[in-house]
Amino acid sequence: MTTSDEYEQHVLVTGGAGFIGSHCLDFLVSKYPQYHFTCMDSLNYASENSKKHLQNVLGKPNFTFIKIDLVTEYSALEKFIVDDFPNTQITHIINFAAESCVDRSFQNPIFFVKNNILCAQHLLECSRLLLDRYPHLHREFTFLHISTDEVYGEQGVHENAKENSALRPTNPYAASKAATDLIVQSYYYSYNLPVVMIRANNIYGPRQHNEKLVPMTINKLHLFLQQKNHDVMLDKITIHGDGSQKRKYLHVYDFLTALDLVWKKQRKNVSASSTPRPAGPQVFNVGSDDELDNYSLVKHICNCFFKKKFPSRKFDDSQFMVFVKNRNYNDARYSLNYDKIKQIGWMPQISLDQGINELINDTFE
Ligand SMILES: NC(=O)c1ccc[n+]([C@@H]2O[C@H](COP(=O)([O-])OP(=O)(O)OC[C@H]3O[C@@H](n4cnc5c(N)ncnc54)[C@H](O)[C@@H]3O)[C@@H](O)[C@H]2O)c1
Ligand SMILES: O=c1ccn([C@@H]2O[C@H](COP(=O)(O)OP(=O)(O)O[C@H]3O[C@H](CO)[C@@H](O)[C@H](O)[C@H]3O)[C@@H](O)[C@H]2O)c(=O)[nH]1
Repeated sequence: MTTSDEYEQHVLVTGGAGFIGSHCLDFLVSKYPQYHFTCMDSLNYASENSKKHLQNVLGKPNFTFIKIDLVTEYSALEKFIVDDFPNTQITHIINFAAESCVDRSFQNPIFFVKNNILCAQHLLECSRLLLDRYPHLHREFTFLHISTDEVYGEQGVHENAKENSALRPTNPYAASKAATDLIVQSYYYSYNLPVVMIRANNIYGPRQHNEKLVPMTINKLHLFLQQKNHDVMLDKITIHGDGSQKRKYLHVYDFLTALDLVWKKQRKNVSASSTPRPAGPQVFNVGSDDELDNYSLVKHICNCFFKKKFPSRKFDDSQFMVFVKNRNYNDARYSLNYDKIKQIGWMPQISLDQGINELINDTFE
């Protein structure tokens, strides 16, 4: 742990050993060598490969990793953020920590609600205590919370949720995220905590856990290649229900440029004494226009995969898929209006086609 003033800012990234958090650290640690980054993560099943996820940043002078459960180890967290402030000097928190899998949340709703809400609220509480003790930090401190499009619930064919749309979650994971958003909002009104939230579409890219649709599909295609006989796929790609549910897909690198922009804007806002306090906590939807139903997405991935591996052979995609029991409730469609972030200069750059092909190529290296 750094105890000196050699860094301009000290940033805490929670859940940073997971899929998106680890990419975020790769990006920020190298982009801001003048800032120090501490990653806190409990290393659950999704980050069991943490050494691999964090291999680009472990060993960098401006990076420290701490294994901690933000829910069960609150005292240690408070000591780190509040009591040890003279050493740790954390003035920015980026919170990714959460259980992220909708399927698992149906089996374990109480754990999801407790874990996801308390990860955020423990961080908020430490932030409140810190600013109480050091009021001058109000001109510097930022709290960026990562939320999801799922908090708005499903959208009709031509609907797009705006930042001020009602929160209508339909599954335990989404409800835990929506409840957290409201708690984050309450710290803005009650304690003047400078919070900002990002709500994003489905994010995909390297390091995502194999339980999610995109990596599950690519992984099963690789297992098929390893079979001795290629007549029948032994472990088929599972499609929930009829595969008609639609999602919009955003590449993780596009998500990071959005995060960087929002974070920069928030840092500027809190330090500019003349900036009027916004009427509510800042929320930014981070969306994409690459929309596909689950069946078409799996079919597309199969086609890209086989084009690369067996360019001259014809495969019938349907032999690789099996339709299984649907989720208890499966939102028909998520769609975000993301005009607000477009207005500050962000647009996604990586098409789903490009992103999927790169992901497939990576898995062959
Ligand atoms: N992946 C997506 O499509 C997507 C889209 C929008 C928002 N999000 C949000 O982004 C965040 C990161 O998602 P991800 O896909 O990288 O998930 P992930 O499951 O890969 O990573 C989450 C990380 O949080 C950590 N964590 C969970 N509970 C913790 C606790 N009690 N204490 C400390 N660490 C804890 C886990 O160990 C894991 O490393 C989540 O908040 C998720 O809700 C994800
Ligand atoms: O084996 C599978 C797995 C998933 N699905 C379906 O594929 C879609 C996408 O599922 P999944 O990849 O698990 O992602 P989501 O449930 O959409 O949730 C992701 O995207 C959300 C943003 O929309 C984030 O908040 C979550 O953390 C992240 O896991 C859903 O309709 C699932 O029912 C299948 O058909 N078969």
